[in-house]
Amino acid sequence: MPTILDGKATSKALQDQIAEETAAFVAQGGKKPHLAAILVGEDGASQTYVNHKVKACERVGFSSTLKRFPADITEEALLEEVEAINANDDIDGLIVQLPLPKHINVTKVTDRIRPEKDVDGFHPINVGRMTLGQPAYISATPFGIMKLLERYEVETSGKHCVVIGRSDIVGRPMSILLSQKGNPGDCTVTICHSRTKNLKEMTLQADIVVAALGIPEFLKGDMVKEGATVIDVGITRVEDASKKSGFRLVGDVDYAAVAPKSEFITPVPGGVGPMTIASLLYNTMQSAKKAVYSV
Ligand SMILES: NC(=O)C1=CN([C@@H]2O[C@H](COP(=O)(O)OP(=O)(O)OC[C@H]3O[C@@H](n4cnc5c(N)ncnc54)[C@H](OP(=O)(O)O)[C@@H]3O)[C@@H](O)[C@H]2O)C=CC1
Ligand SMILES: Nc1nc(=O)c2c([nH]1)NC[C@@H]1CN(c3ccc(C(=O)N[C@@H](CCC(=O)O)C(=O)O)cc3)C=[N+]21
Repeated sequence: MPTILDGKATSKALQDQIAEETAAFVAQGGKKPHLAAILVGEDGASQTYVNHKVKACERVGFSSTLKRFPADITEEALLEEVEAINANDDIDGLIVQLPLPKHINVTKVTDRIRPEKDVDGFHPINVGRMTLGQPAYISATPFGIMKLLERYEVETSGKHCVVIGRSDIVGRPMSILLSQKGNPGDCTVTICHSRTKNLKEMTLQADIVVAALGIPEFLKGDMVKEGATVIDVGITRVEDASKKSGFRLVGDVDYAAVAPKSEFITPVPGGVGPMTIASLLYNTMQSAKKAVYSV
């Protein structure tokens, strides 16, 4: 049976460490880290995630500000809100929860966040610095996955890693991090997407598969080789009348079929998701300490 990469426990341990470091920093006269989140619209999943982030801030001793706006807010008004937070010296980190309504240009909004406050690591300056291996805020989900691989001492050097998905926030940065020098890292990376023709041929060659495409239970048992490491990023709400909430969370991996073949695997929930939160807190603490950009 596989070793389960327990993101929930690892996230908790990291958060405990962040809480300790924060307390020490504040005791020395440092500023309490402050994360601001912008949420546009009423999407249920987005509200849940933002609430998780705000609660996590409280847990580690950060301040947090949640700014909610109706789905019909104009792009211009939203950009002004970003500017106001950029100019607010008390706020160390700003995240704009995605997705945004269709009439708003996501790139325009994320590009407007000052790189020094971009704890999501979405700004081109941070993406560029990350790609060059320079100090940067690294997108929380791929960063969290790297920390999880590190915690479980998963051997990555020289391994063939297949990343399914090339989004700006998950697949692409994941492929860059895994291919970089270091541990974890030093992988030979193949990046796949919706135009990939022979996906199963690719995944069957993989020592490590990262599934980040957003299709529930896409990765089947016959698509992975024996002894692979499987990272499930996907998180989709699927209706389930037997649950009090009316839904359950389903990953991109057919867990029941894939787990018996794998050496390491992340569950959903309790895998990558909680690591995303811990990484966001980590980035915010780095910002409060001015550790990434020495302004
Ligand atoms: N656990 C966590 O913390 C997080 C989880 N997520 C989850 O991860 C999943 C992916 O998120 P995100 O990266 O934002 O998604 P996007 O929709 O932005 O990207 C999906 C990627 O998958 C590719 N793709 C779609 N269909 C296929 C297919 N049939 N075969 C191969 N590739 C395919 C797309 O290809 P193309 O580029 O050609 O369109 C695209 O590159 C979602 O379920 C999301 O909810 C996301 C962020 C954080
Ligand atoms: N600007 C921005 N930054 C993001 O980092 C961002 C975003 N927008 N938009 C949406 C995605 C998704 N995402 C998740 C975060 C935590 C969990 C998480 O904590 N999941 C728990 C369960 C959560 C639950 O109970 O619903 C788990 O997997 O165990 C999941 C998904 C961050 N994202």
